[in-house]
Amino acid sequence: MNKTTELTGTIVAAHGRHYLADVGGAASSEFLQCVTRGKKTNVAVGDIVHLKRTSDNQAVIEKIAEQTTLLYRSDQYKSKLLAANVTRLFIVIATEPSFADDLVSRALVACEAAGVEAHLILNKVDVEAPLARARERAGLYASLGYPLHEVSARTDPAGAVATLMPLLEGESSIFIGQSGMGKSSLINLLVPDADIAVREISEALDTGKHTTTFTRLYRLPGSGGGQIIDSPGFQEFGLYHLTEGMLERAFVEFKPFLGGCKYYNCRHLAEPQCAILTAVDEGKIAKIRHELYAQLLHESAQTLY
Ligand SMILES: Nc1nc2c(ncn2[C@@H]2O[C@H](COP(=O)(O)OP(=O)(O)OP(=O)(O)O)[C@@H](O)[C@H]2O)c(=O)[nH]1
Ligand SMILES: [Zn+2]
Repeated sequence: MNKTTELTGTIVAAHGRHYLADVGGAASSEFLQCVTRGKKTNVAVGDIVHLKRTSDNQAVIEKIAEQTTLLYRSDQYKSKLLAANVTRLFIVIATEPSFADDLVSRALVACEAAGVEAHLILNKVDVEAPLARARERAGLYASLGYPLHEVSARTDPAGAVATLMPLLEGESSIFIGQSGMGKSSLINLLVPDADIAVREISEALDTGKHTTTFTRLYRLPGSGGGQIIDSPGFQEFGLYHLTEGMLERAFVEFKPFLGGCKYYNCRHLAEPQCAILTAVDEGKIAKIRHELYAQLLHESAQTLY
């Protein structure tokens, strides 16, 4: 072994305690299987790591560079890192199948808490019957200030690329979406070699059949730089780790009303003279958003860690 032993790389896939780092230069990828020292599991896809090579294709993670952002997902029992150093999150929704408002808002709340810019992509705008309703529902999030981009991966792939590519260049983006929304179709348009990359990554990670169940990072083609993280498992976007104070601030439309409640420690659930509840009654805050807030508050009280 005569290759450099001290290296810097980007974590491109994580599966359990097995990580894969790309230590290649700008032009090509070189994957190393990595482990952490001891039992540490605080590494996420997107992390920049300092490595010590232990064989041709293996290394130990010596140090994780300080992250600019960290996205988490959690359940009652523990919180897990979803991705590190992400600057933008894209929630892929579609005209059909119908998307879940609950999951959209959970992702938006996670972004607010992590300081990540959130965008929505409404895909399958070629499907006309459900289009008006989908636009109306997605319009709620657009009215809160989250950019909404309409595309059709199937009937206007060039248009989809033209709309999305400028938003991705130079950024570290993560794509999430419920099954069937067309996330894979979009990623395949944006990263033409995605299929090859997934195969390479899963071979190097040695996970065999688990090819689509792990979070992975692709470099964007083209001179603008940038990377896309494809994340499965969006169905369980638990936010148990957020505290009450974080939650009320993560609902952007609550901001003008915070501080206006009778009680300084108001939880905005059933308190008298609550400015948030008044805003809900007056139609200034959407009922479904406040209902999710109440649900998340309930979940955050259930944590067992
Ligand atoms: N009509 C229409 N169908 C589309 C469009 N984009 C994707 N589809 C179809 O929607 C289905 C789901 O697309 P995928 O790209 O596999 O969706 P996904 O979100 O990655 O779903 P999972 O693989 O289950 O996570 C496929 O049958 C696609 O052909 C679109 O713009 N219009
Ligand atoms: Zn209140």
